Amino acid sequence: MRVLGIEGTAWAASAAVFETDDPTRASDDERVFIESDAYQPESGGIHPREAAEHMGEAIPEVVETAIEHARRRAEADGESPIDADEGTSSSQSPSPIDAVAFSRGPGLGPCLRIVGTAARAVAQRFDVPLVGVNHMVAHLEVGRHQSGFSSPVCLNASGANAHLLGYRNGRYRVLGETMDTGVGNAIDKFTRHVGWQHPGGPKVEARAREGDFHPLPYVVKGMDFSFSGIMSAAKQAYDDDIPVEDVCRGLEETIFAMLTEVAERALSLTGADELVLGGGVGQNDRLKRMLGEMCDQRGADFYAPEDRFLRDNAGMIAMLGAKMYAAGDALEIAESGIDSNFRPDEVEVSWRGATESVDRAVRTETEVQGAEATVAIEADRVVKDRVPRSYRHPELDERLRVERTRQEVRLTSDARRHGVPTPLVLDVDPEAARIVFQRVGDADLRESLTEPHVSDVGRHLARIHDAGFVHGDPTTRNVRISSTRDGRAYLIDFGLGYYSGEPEDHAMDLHVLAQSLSGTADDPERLLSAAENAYREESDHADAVFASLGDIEGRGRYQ
Ligand SMILES: C[C@@H](O)[C@H](NC(=O)OP(=O)(O)OC[C@H]1O[C@@H](n2cnc3c(N)ncnc32)[C@H](O)[C@@H]1O)C(=O)O
Ligand SMILES: Nc1ncnc2c1ncn2[C@@H]1O[C@H](COP(=O)(O)OP(=O)(O)OP(=O)(O)O)[C@@H](O)[C@H]1O
Ligand SMILES: [Fe+2]
Repeated sequence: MRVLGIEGTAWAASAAVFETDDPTRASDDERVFIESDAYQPESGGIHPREAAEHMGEAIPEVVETAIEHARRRAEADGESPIDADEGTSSSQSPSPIDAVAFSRGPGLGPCLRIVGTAARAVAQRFDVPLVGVNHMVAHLEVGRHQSGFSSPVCLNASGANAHLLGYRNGRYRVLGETMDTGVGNAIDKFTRHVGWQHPGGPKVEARAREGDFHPLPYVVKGMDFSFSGIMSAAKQAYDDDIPVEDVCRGLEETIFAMLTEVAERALSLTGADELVLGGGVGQNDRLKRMLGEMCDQRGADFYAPEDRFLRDNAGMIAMLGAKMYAAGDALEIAESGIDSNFRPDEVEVSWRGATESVDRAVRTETEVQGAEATVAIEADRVVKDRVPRSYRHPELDERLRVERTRQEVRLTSDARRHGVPTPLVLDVDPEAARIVFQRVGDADLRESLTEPHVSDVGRHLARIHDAGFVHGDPTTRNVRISSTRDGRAYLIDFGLGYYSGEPEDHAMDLHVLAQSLSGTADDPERLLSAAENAYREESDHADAVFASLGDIEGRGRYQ
């Protein structure tokens, strides 16, 4: 099978030809040809109009080059040649390609429309099926394909996006994502401030090598993360004459430690032991090393594709297009409109089995390896050690481990004082980042997902919010369920919690819970509404919180 791919969501006008006997698995015989023409802004960032002008000129050229390649390959394979001039297909002259795949979104509308028009024209010219590919799913599928991993957690670190994804129940679920800009765009904004030419990522990487770590704010909420505070602090540091190399080093160490931490959280939550990387920021060597080291430390496998498959390229579009085409997932021309806000979790995945899942059964053990800590389970107590993470800069690592240990002790006790079941704190050593807790419950919530239990969680969250603080990471692993005592639900792991009376912060807790349910439950919607109803009943300010939750869930759209 030979599939033509076309990419042009923002800066890369690219066309590719992917050839394989079996698109469902990687093989030594498959071949990918990629022809790209990058748009380079003269100053500032990507201008949508200029980008579209570039696409208008470059897309027809790269597409023709790819078709020419496909034609030569068809001839070499002994297929009878097609009419070389107009490509008018007939039963005597088979098409050099079997299908055309194109980036349908997300991306800049004017650019996407040019790609869509080109793809429709080629599909009609050769009378072959048209396949509409989600660009973000293509970023993650290329790594999954090449690694041969069965059901990995996927980290997409690209310009306009930053997502953690895992496949479950026929879709890629968003386990975590940026609360504001994409990771590459955040870096590019800093470099624009400094006056460097777009794209900024490679320049930050080069300068960071010569710098010393400059501390910047670190913001992780459950498996979500935010870059806005870091970027303002980085710009301010530059304006305050901190050497730019040091700010670049601080940026890399902070932003990539956040991405690595949330990736580890996703591995821990799902029980998966495979991670793949996708997206243009994935070309950064420091990010790859951090992720590799984190996976090594916890015995997971890590795969990052070569750079030409990480940055925007049509190869990944053709490769996923081939899987979709083989699954019969093609578009009618009349329904082939572009979608500039196309989210990865909107895609109904046709090319993977319905029962495959990122989620693995987690065995009960005497020692649990969480995302942050190692927890030794004893008869009636547990010992939680926040062991150093070698992937993090030592100064950042020390700061996070000590702060979170102190905060966890404080909030675990506060919650209990407000009538929320939590384990008793038996001993603490903040410098060693060690806490000894009473052992509670018989199973994590994820192994005991029922409406009454998640309703308890909803009620508990409402209570602590009314008391003026948040949990910070209320996932289905951070609730322990007791099989005695009326199936009591205990909240544990308050290390990411903080004091706040803001509805927006309270809504984040509900959002984290929702994301973790969609990553671990078969019927997340039913369970989530049970939790939300219980929250509404218990809370003093539910309306404000749900209004904020609506805003949070509407964000993450491509801008
Ligand atoms: C929707 C689509 O248009 C968009 N694509 C995109 O943003 O291009 P991509 O090739 O995946 O990523 C480009 C980003 O990747 C960053 N980048 C490139 N090389 C880098 C490096 N060595 N270190 C850090 N960032 C790097 C650039 O600064 C830029 O922000 C997306 O996938 O979000
Ligand atoms: N007090 C406790 N009683 C019983 N089991 C516990 C207790 N504390 C922790 N555990 C078990 O250890 C696991 C990891 O604990 P915890 O969530 O505190 O660590 P973590 O490293 O922060 O994990 P993660 O970041 O993945 O949530 C829990 O999911 C639970 O199964
Ligand atoms: Fe991209």
